[in-house]
Amino acid sequence: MVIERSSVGSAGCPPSADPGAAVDGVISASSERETAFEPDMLETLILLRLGSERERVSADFRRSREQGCGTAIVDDLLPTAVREAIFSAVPTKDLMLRRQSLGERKYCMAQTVVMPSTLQNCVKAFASPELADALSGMIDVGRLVPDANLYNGGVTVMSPGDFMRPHLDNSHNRNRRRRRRLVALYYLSPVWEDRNGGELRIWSCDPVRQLQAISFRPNRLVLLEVSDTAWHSVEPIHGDADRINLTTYYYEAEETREPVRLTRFMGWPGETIIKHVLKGQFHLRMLGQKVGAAYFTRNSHIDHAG
Ligand SMILES: O=C(O)CCC(=O)C(=O)O
Ligand SMILES: [Fe+2]
Repeated sequence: MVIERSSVGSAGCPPSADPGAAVDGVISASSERETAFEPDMLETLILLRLGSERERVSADFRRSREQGCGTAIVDDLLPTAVREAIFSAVPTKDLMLRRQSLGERKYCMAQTVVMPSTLQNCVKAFASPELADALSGMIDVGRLVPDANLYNGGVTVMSPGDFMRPHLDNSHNRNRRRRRRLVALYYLSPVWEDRNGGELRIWSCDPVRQLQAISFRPNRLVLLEVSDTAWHSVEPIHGDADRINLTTYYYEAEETREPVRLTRFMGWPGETIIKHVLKGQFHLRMLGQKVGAAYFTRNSHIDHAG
């Protein structure tokens, strides 16, 4: 069972007049008839918005990449009514997986099949090959492909007290065949102020130094490079609002199985002991992953058991 977030409007609401949203007329007409925004429609809206910012996004990503980590921001990604419909479809936290460790505290849901249709459609729209192509054309990281199985990223909810210490994302997809190259973070919460924290910060590692800070803003899309040096954190959440985002990974077109790096956390500046503990935990997990991989390679028949 999936409970809809009911207090923040629905797909049937007419859109508010977003300045500059050239597609409002289309949304207004179709939202009267539809209960869920279809993937094609969402994809078109995203492509239109990205297209309108193409040159700036390209330039921002190139400049930030030269400084250590490629990022670009697109604000007002979707008309307000659409963003609200997607937000309303985010399942409540009791239906999500709680991840709680020294490195991070958050709720997530990656299984598209259990999501309400509007949310599923949004996941599908972000995972469309056309969108991956459009992103490849805008930012210079080679050809990008989405995950055809839609098992990537998903919805993340961070509540007051939650955080992600500086980390590198897992280098690969679920079956460890493709390397992640870019992540799109679409911020869904309807209201946010700087005092709520939750900034996305980009770090260099040695020495630990902040390179960029990107505020959480409703309806903001952040494009972030995934690499062996793209350290980033989510600062602790304060107040009473949940920080909700939709995450989509894009992959290198060529298969590359090795080397796999699991998610790696480090401490914030000054956290000397925590940094050492996190480093130890990372190496133990890597060792476990290598032993596991070797076991499954040697015993490949167990995949076909039965
Ligand atoms: O939500 C964000 O801004 C970043 C989240 C993140 O880094 C992650 O889920 O690995
Ligand atoms: Fe991350």
